[in-house]
Amino acid sequence: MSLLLPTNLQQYPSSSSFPSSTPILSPPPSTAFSVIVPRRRCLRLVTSCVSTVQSSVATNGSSPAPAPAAVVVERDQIRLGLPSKGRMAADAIDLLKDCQLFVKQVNPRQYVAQIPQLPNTEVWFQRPKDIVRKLLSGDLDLGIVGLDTLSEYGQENEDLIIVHEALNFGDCHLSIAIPNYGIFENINSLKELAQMPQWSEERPLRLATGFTYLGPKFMKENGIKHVVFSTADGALEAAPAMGIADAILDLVSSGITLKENNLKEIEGGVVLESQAALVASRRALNERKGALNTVHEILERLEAHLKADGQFTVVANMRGNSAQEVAERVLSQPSLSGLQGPTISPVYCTQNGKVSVDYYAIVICVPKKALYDSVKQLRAAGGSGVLVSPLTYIFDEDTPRWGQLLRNLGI
Ligand SMILES: Nc1ncnc2c1ncn2[C@@H]1O[C@H](COP(=O)(O)OP(=O)(O)OP(=O)(O)O)[C@@H](O)[C@H]1O
Ligand SMILES: O=P(O)(O)OC[C@H]1O[C@H](OP(=O)(O)OP(=O)(O)O)[C@H](O)[C@@H]1O
Ligand SMILES: [Mg+2]
Repeated sequence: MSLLLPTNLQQYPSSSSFPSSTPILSPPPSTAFSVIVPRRRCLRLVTSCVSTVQSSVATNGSSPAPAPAAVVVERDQIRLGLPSKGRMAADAIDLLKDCQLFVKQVNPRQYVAQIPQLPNTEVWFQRPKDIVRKLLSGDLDLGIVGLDTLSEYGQENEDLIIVHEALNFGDCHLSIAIPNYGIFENINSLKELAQMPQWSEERPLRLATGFTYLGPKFMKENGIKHVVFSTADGALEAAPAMGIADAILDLVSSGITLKENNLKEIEGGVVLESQAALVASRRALNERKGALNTVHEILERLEAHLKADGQFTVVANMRGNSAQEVAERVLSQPSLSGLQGPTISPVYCTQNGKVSVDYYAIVICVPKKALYDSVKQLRAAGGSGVLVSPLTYIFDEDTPRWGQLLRNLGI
């Protein structure tokens, strides 16, 4: 029994929608479809897909081959793709560790690993762009990648669902940069760049980028016609000084590489803000047994950890006549309401053999960046002996992103 499902419903810009001088460097997305097959039939199906790709390369000459059809193999394990190397690799494993999900990798050259806490899940280490490709082809079910990689290689494919868009690492933005000297000295915005008299059909703006899908798309959306793109695998910041390009479109985080190469960002030139995200294949969540439960568990752990990560627990003692009176004093200060309000409990002391309550202990959660303000306000309200400790998890009743995911899946 096999099931055919259309997965690529998106309309993509065709190369004809760009100026004739603009080479479109990214492969136009192909129409993918998925098939559920028993494992024993899988090899035959994959072989037939491969031969389709080869014949298409042969007939189309240099144009990119369509992606092979997605094969949803009946397998018991849910597959999570993690970056195999580069700046996201260690952070992804560390984040999972902070969520008490311990990735057991026997050695760094082994590309499969287990998470004992999720016995039905396998980890596969892949390059970030391949994680996106494999989510689309059905070879991975979940993955952690940067939003930039997701946008560039996922190309808005509706099968890709962002489960958590802010994993708090891999922060950067994709931005246009131009030289801060010569004809660009007084150019400070995308508009000014577009209006420079230097660019024409015969002599377009030359933009070097590794983002060969997002680059042309952004320029088109901003009405910039006279532009051509070139690409390289790295060190793009050298291109203007080498005379290869007029401007670049690349990732920026600290901005040091731009500065060291006499380049500057321009107003309106940010294509996207990026950080690491948890992504899933819609098909996998809908069809693969256990996938939705696994994603729920990972999401709960992530949300509990990430929410707690920005907060401290603050405990202080306060003299007072009653819990109500202390609560009123505390709540009169703007930064002391905690997550749902302060927890206030009596502190019992013995005086002359009698048990009495002169102090109340107050416990609140405080955003890290508001810590010092909160301590000052606590003191102003009569607090003493202020103890501050990190918070590890905040488990809410349910995670808001879980509700969003279910709505997105139509469940
Ligand atoms: N300053 C930065 N430069 C590039 N990527 C960054 C930066 N800061 C965070 N990132 C994130 O890290 C990801 C890239 O990691 P890395 O450069 O290690 O791998 P890669 O570029 O995909 O690999 P490769 O270029 O070797 O194929 C980006 O997609 C982005 O999400
Ligand atoms: O704003 P910054 O903190 O300086 O980071 C930005 C630089 O980092 C990345 O390059 P990477 O280190 O991956 O080298 P590469 O360009 O050779 O791939 C990116 O492509 C920029 O060149
Ligand atoms: Mg890189």
